[in-house]
Amino acid sequence: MEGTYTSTPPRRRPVNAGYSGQPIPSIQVVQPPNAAQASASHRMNPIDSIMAPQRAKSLSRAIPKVPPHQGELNVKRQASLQAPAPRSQMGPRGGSLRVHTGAAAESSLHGERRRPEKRKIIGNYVLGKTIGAGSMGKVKVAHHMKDGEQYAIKIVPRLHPNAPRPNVSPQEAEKIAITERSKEIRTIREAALATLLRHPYICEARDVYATANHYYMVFEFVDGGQMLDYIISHGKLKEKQARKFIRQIGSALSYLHHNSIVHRDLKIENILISKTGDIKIIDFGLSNLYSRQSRLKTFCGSLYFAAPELLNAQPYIGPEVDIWSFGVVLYVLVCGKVPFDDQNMPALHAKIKRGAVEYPTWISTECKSVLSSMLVTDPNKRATLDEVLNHPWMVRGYDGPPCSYLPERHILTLPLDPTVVREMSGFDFGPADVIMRDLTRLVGSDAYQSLAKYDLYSSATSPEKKRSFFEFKIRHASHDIENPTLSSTNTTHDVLDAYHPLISIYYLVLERRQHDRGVSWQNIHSPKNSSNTPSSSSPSGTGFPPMHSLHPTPEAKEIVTNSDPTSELVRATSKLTISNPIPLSVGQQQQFSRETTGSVTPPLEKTEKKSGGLFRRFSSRRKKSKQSLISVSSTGTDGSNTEIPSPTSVAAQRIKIGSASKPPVSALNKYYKTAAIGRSTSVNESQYRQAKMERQRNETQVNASAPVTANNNYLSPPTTNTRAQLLNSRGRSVGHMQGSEYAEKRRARILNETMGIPAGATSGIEQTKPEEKIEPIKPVFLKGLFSVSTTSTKSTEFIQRDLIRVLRLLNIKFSEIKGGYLCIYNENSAVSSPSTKSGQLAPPDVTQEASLDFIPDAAPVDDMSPRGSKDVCFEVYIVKIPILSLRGVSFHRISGDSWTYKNLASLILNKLRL
Ligand SMILES: Nc1ncnc2c1ncn2[C@@H]1O[C@H](COP(=O)(O)OP(=O)(O)OP(=O)(O)O)[C@@H](O)[C@H]1O
Repeated sequence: MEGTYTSTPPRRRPVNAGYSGQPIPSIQVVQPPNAAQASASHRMNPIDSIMAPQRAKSLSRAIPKVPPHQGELNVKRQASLQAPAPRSQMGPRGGSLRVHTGAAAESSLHGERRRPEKRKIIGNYVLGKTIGAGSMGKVKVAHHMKDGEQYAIKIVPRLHPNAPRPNVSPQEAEKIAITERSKEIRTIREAALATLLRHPYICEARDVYATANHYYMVFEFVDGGQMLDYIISHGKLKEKQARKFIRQIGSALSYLHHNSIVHRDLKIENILISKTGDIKIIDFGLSNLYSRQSRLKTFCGSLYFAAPELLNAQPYIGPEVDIWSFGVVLYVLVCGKVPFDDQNMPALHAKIKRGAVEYPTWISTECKSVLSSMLVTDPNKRATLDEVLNHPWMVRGYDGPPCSYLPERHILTLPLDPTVVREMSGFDFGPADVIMRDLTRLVGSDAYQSLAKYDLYSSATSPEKKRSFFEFKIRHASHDIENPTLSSTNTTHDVLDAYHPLISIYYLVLERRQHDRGVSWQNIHSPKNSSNTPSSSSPSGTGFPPMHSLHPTPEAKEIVTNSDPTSELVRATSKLTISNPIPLSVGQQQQFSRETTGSVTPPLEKTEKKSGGLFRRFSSRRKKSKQSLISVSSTGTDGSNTEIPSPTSVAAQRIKIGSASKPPVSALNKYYKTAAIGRSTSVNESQYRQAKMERQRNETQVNASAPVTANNNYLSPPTTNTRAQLLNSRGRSVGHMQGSEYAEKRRARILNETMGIPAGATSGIEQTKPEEKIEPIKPVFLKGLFSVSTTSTKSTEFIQRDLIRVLRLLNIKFSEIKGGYLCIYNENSAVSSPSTKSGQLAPPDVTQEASLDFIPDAAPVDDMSPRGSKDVCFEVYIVKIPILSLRGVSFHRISGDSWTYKNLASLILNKLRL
């Protein structure tokens, strides 16, 4: 295949056979345009500083000299390559395990020879538009050239910590090198983790490419939108709906924590929703391995979701900070706002540290109870994950706590498998021989062996009891800071669960290898009291995904003892293996369906591809009166109420989508625009000083103009009088919810002031010139319920004209894209967006940060916003609702401050005349 060069001939795999019969997943090396570049790339390879020198050597040797510029592929010429092949002719979707290094694909993305007719290729993927951007880099949509499947590729610039820096002092150069090294380690760890984790609610990586200047992480594409967009559009969720999401998040956290992994950046922005309405956790860029023998000291994450001990600069074990963030996420879902908020950043810090939470009256007692067990400032008194997952609120309507989808594991015995050990790269454990030595010592230790004996003797004890024991021990563990040494083995908990990071990663690699080899899925851990099924259904014991048995079957044993010479390459980067989706049995599909939909659905529904699948799924399974639709979206406690009811009529549907619940609106303070709600970014001291000055300026402005209400306002859709009238005109009374007309006007004024809209513009509806020619847009079909903010029976052209009018009114620069507009708003200069040569808008470049850590207290975190660009880049689509002759608009944030984005989306909605 043009554009990709392999060191080994491509191997075909039988359909659905996984990697059966292959000693190790094939490793492709995307070769550089020339050898000089290759060697340069490897000289500067930061992994070299982490990996053993001989690995780097072997990697360099593996890259032969190839003609320049062959990494580029003219997609027009190769159109046939992109055409999806019939499934029957394709290999399994999972693809091979590849470590792609070199600069061939790099040159196509970043080379000087950019031509508009060329699409960018990286490995087997044709890169498309940017769908997201964060502090680490950009995320682009991509299509696999063989099967046409969509993926999301995260592109992270590669740093060169060891590069000479002649223009700075040696001390400064050393500081930069340390920072860059730590960022590189994080990126590599993220890639390594993403390729190892297999969980239905964690976004899975398929490939990782490393070139001279970038890492490319290929993820499954999650196409149902961001949870943030959903909350923006719909406000708070009914508790039952929130429970479904929360159980899924809890399930993923349980899986992570039992694998010695802490996410550390759990926030609403890092939760995506699939087309089937299930969540997928993304962004393991701040994740780390934890051990109870040591304490983590990196203070990272998003301020709104950060645990108080982080702000107090207290070292922590790990899981407890995720539980706090988990509590904040739950609060946001059921309340539509963050629990701790303040226009003044030190005051916000103080609020988080104090932990005083106000619970709205609509929260059920049980929900309040679980929240108040999570949002406890003392990490020792905070509920453990096990306690949270077993809380009555969590299990209401289900047979038990959510399943962690942990495979059944068996105690490790010596000798260990060297091929597995060789693949344990990317975690800063050291070279393979060191890992082997440490792991052997650990497994052979008296502590492990005696616990293993205990484990064997108590094998009759349910795994849940063991896990509870483990949770108990974590909770009551000493909080002394110890140096993590292998000799200080853990003697207090289950050897199978998070006993030690080395052991956890060994298990994960082993499971991945077995999975990739098509070892049959068996012995799924499905604890008796652990359930993902609503109680109405009969538990069938196993659930999705089918997880590998770690009980080594003869064939698995044979595989793992086969040493693969190419695994040298695996060690040289963080790449591990990629899994293939295993077809579900009918029973498994039903089981999974029960978990995700709350009802038993036909087995095929899960795999059926359909536009508006989620919409239809929700709409077809419930019948609600118009009356109940209205009350459901406006109140929302718990119980058996349906939160996303089915439309019994067009009008009902309009109410449901267009006027979703509107939690109280509070002041929108310009100050917050610099305080991103959830970006996991950091400050250094100079940034802190800059932020402080900015804050003082903003505070002066705010005090002079905008009245501030006491309410939190993180995600509450703001409301104007116009919007209230609109909703009323749709047969729904919202006045009692939204407050008086005066309050509405005041909110609108504050909103406009916040966004810098001239006073006169609030009510003056600028007429779109009907004679103005516009290029008609073809609306796209709604892909899910989540992004639709409002709907209308008006024509597409009317909506389009109105949208253009509003975008102009708000000084938002826009450019037409398929089905809508790419928009860029600059909060400082109204609009100063970057543009390409063709004059089309392009998403802003992401400015890289100096450090991901924030410095608590010494330099208070009062700017966690993305550094650099103040642009907010987003898309707004005109969508068609399947079946119903309704149209609507939906939003998708690409980059920039979430808070500003949220305000913009709300403002656009307010001003549209739908
Ligand atoms: N698998 C995916 N499918 C669809 N969209 C995705 C996927 N992964 C990421 N995105 C989009 O890209 C955005 C940025 O991704 P991500 O959070 O991983 O980047 P980041 O640089 O780590 O961001 P942050 O600054 O929050 O740390 C997400 O908010 C999401 O909109």
